[in-house]
Amino acid sequence: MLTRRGPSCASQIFAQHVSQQCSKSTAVNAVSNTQTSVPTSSNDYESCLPYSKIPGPGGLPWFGRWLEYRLDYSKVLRRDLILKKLRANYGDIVKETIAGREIIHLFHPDYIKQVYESEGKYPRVPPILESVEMYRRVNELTPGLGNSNGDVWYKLRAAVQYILMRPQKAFDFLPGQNKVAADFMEKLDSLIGPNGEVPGFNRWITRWGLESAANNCFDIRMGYFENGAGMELGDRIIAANSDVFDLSTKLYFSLPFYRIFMTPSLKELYDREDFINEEACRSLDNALERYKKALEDGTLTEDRFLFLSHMLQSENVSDKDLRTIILSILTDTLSTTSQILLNNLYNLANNPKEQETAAEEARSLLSSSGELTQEAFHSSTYLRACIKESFRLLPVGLDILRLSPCNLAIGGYQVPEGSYLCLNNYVHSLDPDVIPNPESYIPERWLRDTDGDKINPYLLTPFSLGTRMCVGRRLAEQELVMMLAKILTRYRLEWHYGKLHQHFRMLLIPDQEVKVKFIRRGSE
Ligand code: HEM
Repeated sequence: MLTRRGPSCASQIFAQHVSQQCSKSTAVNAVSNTQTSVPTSSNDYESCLPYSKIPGPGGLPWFGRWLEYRLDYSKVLRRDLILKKLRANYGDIVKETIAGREIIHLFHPDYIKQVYESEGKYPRVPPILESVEMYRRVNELTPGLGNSNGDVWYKLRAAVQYILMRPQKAFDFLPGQNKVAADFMEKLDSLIGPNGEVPGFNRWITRWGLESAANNCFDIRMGYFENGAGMELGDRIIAANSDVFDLSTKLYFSLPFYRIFMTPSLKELYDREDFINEEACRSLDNALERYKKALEDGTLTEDRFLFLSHMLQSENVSDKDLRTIILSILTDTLSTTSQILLNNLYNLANNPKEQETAAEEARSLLSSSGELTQEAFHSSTYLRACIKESFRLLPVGLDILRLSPCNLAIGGYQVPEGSYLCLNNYVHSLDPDVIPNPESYIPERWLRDTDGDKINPYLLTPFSLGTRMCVGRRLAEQELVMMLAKILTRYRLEWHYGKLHQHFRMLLIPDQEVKVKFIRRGSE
């Protein structure tokens, strides 16, 4: 058993960031900071139209649109199109019922702002993957950050926040991230075929994501992108994680029998979770052994076991919490950072002029040994604008989930406390009334002194905002800038396969192989 040192000050630091409490009922009462008009709503909850009057597509009571999705699964896969239609047909606040789940879609940035501003110290969320939350409950694991609320969430969040979200702490991960990225770049060279493409490129990028996440968690190289046992195991983890998202989506749009008994889909999902969980625990136990040995030998230096060492010293983090958070870090990266890197490469390959501007900046960022430093990250203005623009066109999620923190008067309707809210800014961020040339890739719009300053800050929030904002944000941003800088410095990219779309699996993934063509710079 490892000894835990005295209390950390993580919770005090985190507490400084939490905002005001939810007043009993709040409303949008001023149209501020927005480019489109919002229907004015009353300040008085009681005088608003009742919840039952929120417009929406209707359908049979309780079943709502369940049958429609059941008969045509392509509507689930292209949920982005469904959301666009909902907003076009019903406006900025829409109720959609799917098998007993009443979803309130909020499309307008001002409505989204209103929710953020009223959520107080403990923003409440429904689990993003309900079936995964069920798995953890049944197996007496702790729910993890994304599935917990109230005090339980707050205590764990404070500990994780300290090590992953304080800029100085997050930058401590840079050397490890640089090493994994450099090794991947060497691998990439050998993967490029005679036509300049990399067969199975999506999978290679996911292997890199898993390797980097494991290195962040366990301070060890797992060999997930080296041929052999490491890659075989990594591929099984990647496949199992992908199945979890597919099955969770299927369950979300099905009749909720899975809440009562073990359906075949739920059983399959639990099997995949068992496997991922066992592998994560095995790696964690191994890392704990190495950590303990280094501690005993006196060879534990400050730059080793960054995440583990902090979590072991944190107050209020149980062994079970640690296991769940490790699991989350490993798998969250696969479904987010890796997919977003693919989208960025597609957008850059498809936009040669912007790619050259980004490549020029990239060349100035890397050190003589090809590393991204903290200072260089701060200077990566154009690359970060590219990433932002790519998030607008090809996001990783369509919405951010909340349970209404209190009775809210939104758009003239009553939204009672506890309502299931989808904060959905994706549709607005492609609306020509809000963003000029919405279909075009224009990173410049996010630069200071251009349109960037005028765009509503609630329009594009890929990592969310406030105290519940993505806790992996800094690690993800560092990895994205680093990989893009390394790739653009070495290669010019081309794209020859038409428009890339995405499939919805609770999160979004490219609907095809991202067959970017790599042309080595200097060889043309
Ligand atoms: C491009 C990459 C990523 C994007 C766009 C992204 C986006 C998000 C979003 C939108 C949320 C919901 C926040 C909310 O409810 O307000 C979230 C939560 C979360 N993310 Fe990420 N994420 C990314 C990468 C990562 C990575 C790499 C990790 C792990 C290190 C991670 C770990 C988490 C966790 C643990 C939560 C739950 C936080 C909480 O409820 O307190 N994410 N992420």
